[in-house]
Amino acid sequence: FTNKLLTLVLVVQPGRVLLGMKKRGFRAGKWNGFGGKVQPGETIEEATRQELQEESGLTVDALDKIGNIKFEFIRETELLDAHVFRADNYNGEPTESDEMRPQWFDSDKIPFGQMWVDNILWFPLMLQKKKFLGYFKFQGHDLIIDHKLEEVENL
Ligand SMILES: CN1CCN(c2cc(NC3CC3)nc(N)n2)CC1
Repeated sequence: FTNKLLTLVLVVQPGRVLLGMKKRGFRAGKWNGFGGKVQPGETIEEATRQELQEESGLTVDALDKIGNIKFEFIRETELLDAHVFRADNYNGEPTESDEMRPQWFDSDKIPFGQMWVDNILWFPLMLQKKKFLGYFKFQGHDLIIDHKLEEVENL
């Protein structure tokens, strides 16, 4: 397997979460946190900050590492290795870009039906500020055929 490093950040305020609607590309039509790939020579945290700024217009002071999720797709040899962060404070105002439309959602009205199906399983941990390790085996983009999810003390 080859490992593809990805970043994902959820900006959280009391009772609400900022999500972005991807406007094009393979993730189009899904709400998700902000993130992207990690370029060579870039740290995971630098990549996360850069993607957040590009996709939402926001910068953040503190990024809390809250999870690591590995995604496997059957019959594919590439493993996605997503490093998940939470930010409880931000600077600026959410701004639509040509890639993403940011929108606040009440924490009890997260649009899971329009998100990657793994989110419904680990969002509760993220909202409770728990740290977690996840593994999801996908068949296509919409069916999880196997998964593991465990809370951990440290990442
Ligand atoms: C830039 N990345 C793209 C992948 N991504 C994913 C993926 C994902 N499921 C995987 C089946 C695809 N689930 C969430 N929540 N995010 C994070 C951001």
